[in-house]
Amino acid sequence: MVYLTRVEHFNAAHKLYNPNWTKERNDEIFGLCANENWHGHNFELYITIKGSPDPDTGFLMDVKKLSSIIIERVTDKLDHKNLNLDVDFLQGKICSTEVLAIAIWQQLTPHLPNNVHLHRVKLYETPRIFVEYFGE
Ligand SMILES: Nc1nc2c(c(=O)[nH]1)N=C([C@H](O)[C@H](O)COP(=O)(O)OP(=O)(O)OP(=O)(O)O)CN2
Repeated sequence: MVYLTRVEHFNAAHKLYNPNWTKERNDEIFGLCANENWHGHNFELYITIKGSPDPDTGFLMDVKKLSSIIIERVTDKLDHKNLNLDVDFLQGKICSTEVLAIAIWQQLTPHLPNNVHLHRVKLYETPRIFVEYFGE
């Protein structure tokens, strides 16, 4: 079993906001990230797949093809967007890094070749905050 990682990035705006709560409750839980405080992040996305390399190519998968899938299915939909308003697969969700990582997993898995498996979605919201999701 080998693990192959491709790094992509996107810039996006969001706020942390639960529409079922009052403004005060959103302020209390999400602080500076809530209510009128739209703000942006430079997200760094690490996608790791796993499997066995093909004996003829030495590749688990052509990493350029993996990059194209990530760009088409994920980063083109997120880059320079408002995560709360503009992204079909985030509608109705709270745009935390955790929720975003899980949603990215769900976006990617149906589009990977049969011989590879998604192992990890690692998403940096800032250089000091990141989430890892392993699909369970
Ligand atoms: N569990 C989570 N907690 C927080 C999340 C999250 O997605 N999951 N997100 C945020 C905010 O989006 C916030 O904007 C984080 O940015 P920032 O405060 O700038 O982050 P840093 O800690 O890296 O910056 P410092 O300058 O070191 O404060 C908050 N919580």
